Amino acid sequence: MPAVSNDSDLKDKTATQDKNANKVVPSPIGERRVKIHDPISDRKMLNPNQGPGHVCRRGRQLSSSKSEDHLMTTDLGMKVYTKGRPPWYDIHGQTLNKPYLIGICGGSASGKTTVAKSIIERLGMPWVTVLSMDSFYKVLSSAQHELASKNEYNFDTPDAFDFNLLHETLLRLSEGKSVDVPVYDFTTHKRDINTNVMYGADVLIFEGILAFHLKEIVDLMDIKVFVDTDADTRLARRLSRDTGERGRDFSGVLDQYIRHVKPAFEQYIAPGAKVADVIIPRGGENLVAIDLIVRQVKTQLVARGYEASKPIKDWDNNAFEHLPMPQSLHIVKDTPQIHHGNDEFVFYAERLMRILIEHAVNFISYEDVEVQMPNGKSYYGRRRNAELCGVAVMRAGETLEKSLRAVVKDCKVGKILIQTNCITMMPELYFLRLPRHINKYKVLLMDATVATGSCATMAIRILLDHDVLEENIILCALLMAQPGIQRIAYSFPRVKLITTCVDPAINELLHIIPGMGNFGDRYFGTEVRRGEKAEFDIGSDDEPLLFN
Ligand SMILES: Nc1ncnc2c1ncn2[C@@H]1O[C@H](COP(=O)(O)OP(=O)(O)O)[C@@H](O)[C@H]1O
Ligand SMILES: Nc1ccn([C@@H]2O[C@H](COP(=O)(O)O)[C@@H](O)[C@H]2O)c(=O)n1
Repeated sequence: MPAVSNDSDLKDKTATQDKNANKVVPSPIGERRVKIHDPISDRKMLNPNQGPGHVCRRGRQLSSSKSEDHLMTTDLGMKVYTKGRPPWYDIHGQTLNKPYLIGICGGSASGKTTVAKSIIERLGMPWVTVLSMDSFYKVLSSAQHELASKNEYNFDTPDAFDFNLLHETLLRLSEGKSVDVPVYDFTTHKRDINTNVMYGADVLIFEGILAFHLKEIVDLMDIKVFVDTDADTRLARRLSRDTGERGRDFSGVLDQYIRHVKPAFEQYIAPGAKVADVIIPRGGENLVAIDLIVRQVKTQLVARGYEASKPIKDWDNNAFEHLPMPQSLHIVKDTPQIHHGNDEFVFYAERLMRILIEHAVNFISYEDVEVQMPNGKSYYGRRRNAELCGVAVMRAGETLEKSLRAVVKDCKVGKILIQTNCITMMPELYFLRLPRHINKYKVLLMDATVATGSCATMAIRILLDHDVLEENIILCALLMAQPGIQRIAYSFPRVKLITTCVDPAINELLHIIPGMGNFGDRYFGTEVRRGEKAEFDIGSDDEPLLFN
């Protein structure tokens, strides 16, 4: 995977590092109007569509934004998941179609980003990713840096870009894999220590001044758009933007324009118009042209078999019912310990978790070792020969962490927060923090329960996108429903599923039947019974919020 790493043990892959919560940071695609939902600072929000905790952002680059930026709300009120899509698989474990790639080329400040944003708004699809060429500026040596500070370095020629990394990144995104995109800072001409993780999407927009320079990259594009804005307008916008946002002074911008930007436009960028399928005069204000492009993209997507995200309620939860229970399912041996009837929920849940985790670690490979005892004798034992880490599905899966750490010393544990959208019933990724180099580990994916399997499916998909091998994933849950087991097992046949109990069905509310109620609420004591007044303040003065 293209990567720029940092030193922290756990790498923040998606949404919000606490220190950044609610901070205004350099931004995604949009201008000031784009709103980003900040998931962690608003943990009590159950329905993302009601989304409090929106943070306004400045700046322009979607791909080069800080790592919080994965969800934007457009002016039209649409949510765009800028880092990925739900990982629906068919019965053969096949993923969705490859992303439809829109290439946007044009001079500096011609309005490429503005056009990209406008396309996103009009597409009306939630899973759209934007990758900007700006992220692929080469890292400068100190001598080059010195030149750049005197406007003697040319940022407008092909040599200024790392085309290898760019090509590799686009290939991976086309395959739906995750990528680490460098974060570029125009004020310092440097890459940030952080990278921005992006996933596959239904539509991928790639924009940049030299987007059409490399044939291998152009060949990946499904539609090529050239933004044709006149030179005066480009210069005027650039002056305003670079002095306002990129820390430059007026005379420096003019000097750079005359020495590098203008000649490079004529030599390298303007010929891009010949490669284009569509030329948009006047950029973002040309809504007629943008609408035509959007119509074309939609037609092409339908021709490829794209279906707008289906609400999971319409899904056939029993689609796999006719298939036998999979070989990859392992149920902990049925002993009185497993069936210990008791109303001390937390104590016995934890006891069961310990048994579950003990069972799960048996599936990791071991080797024979000889250990020297203090009495001088040899002891022949066995030692794990694979690195193991945990990934807890927040919040119920976090309850298994204690048992994992008790069984596997110093075990690293990542976190993943997936919430089901109350309206579409689609799982949505909110937060991801994975151990570094997770692809080198066996991963114990932990949740308390598995019902439809949609959340676990998404979590598995994300691990695969981070190059964890399917056979290295062990999904552990105290209770699993049969439809969820079958969905996961037949989509990911090499993932092991370990549980202490299997229930036969899920109901129309997607609850496990008979199930055990909401595990998290029971464990954490947050359950509020119907008709009971909530004791904590959750915002509304008049109406207590009721859960069932
Ligand atoms: N049609 C427009 N009218 C006014 N300002 C615009 C228009 N299109 C773009 N801009 C402004 O010009 C600057 C550059 O636009 P941007 O879309 O970021 O260009 P590019 O991505 O090609 O560099 C931004 O500050 C943007 O807000
Ligand atoms: N350190 C840098 C890197 C690039 N530039 C200029 O940015 C322009 C490309 O970005 P757009 O958003 O305008 O497409 C390009 O023309 C470079 O001159 C820079 O000034 N400093």
